Amino acid sequence: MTILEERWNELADIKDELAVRDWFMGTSGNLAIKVHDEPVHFLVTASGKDKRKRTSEDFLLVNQYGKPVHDTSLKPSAETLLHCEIYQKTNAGCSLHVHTVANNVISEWYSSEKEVVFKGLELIKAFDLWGENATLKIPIIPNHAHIPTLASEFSHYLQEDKGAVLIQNHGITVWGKNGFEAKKLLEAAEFLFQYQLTILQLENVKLGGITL
Ligand SMILES: CSCCC(=O)C(=O)COP(=O)(O)O
Ligand SMILES: [Zn+2]
Repeated sequence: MTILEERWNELADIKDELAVRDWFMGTSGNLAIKVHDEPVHFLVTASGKDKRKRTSEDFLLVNQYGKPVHDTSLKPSAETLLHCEIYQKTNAGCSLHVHTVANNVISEWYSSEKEVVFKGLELIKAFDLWGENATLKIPIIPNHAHIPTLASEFSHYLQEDKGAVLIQNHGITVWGKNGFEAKKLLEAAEFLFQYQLTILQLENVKLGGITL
């Protein structure tokens, strides 16, 4: 099997797993996996597809600028430029972007703070934060409609080879050294968002805001 086929299958398997979680509502989301360094070539999901289906046209190979490497009628994801920034600025091998209700609500609720902070929760260890007082801060950036502007703002948060950024009322993008790590970070982040939503709801109940 060629490296291209290996990476294709790896990304297709991740896509299937995320689809089972229903994380591609309304054709949202996009995924990428690096195939080649110097020059950077990566597979990215084709734009606008139903990502719950597995087909031979799910991905296309693009270069460091997000342009198709081969002649194709497929269009790279509208958000390919964010994946380009990841592979240009870090050594990450895989990047995943999904829209969920939890990540959208959290990104809106904490938007004025420009980050959401998690402390004292076991799952922040997924981000390699092991100390007792360790803190995970996930930045929240505005949802610029102009993708080059969005990619440029997103790029400021690409200081490490793994991480996560929330885009306000849009979704989350995570990156890691390979598909396994990127998926682990995505699952951990979504767990933390769901936890935080539950806490916010229960605090509201305690304050008498909601009658059950
Ligand atoms: C229908 S969701 C709006 C576009 C988006 O945010 C997304 O993640 C999917 O776009 P793509 O071009 O990658 O299909
Ligand atoms: Zn999106």
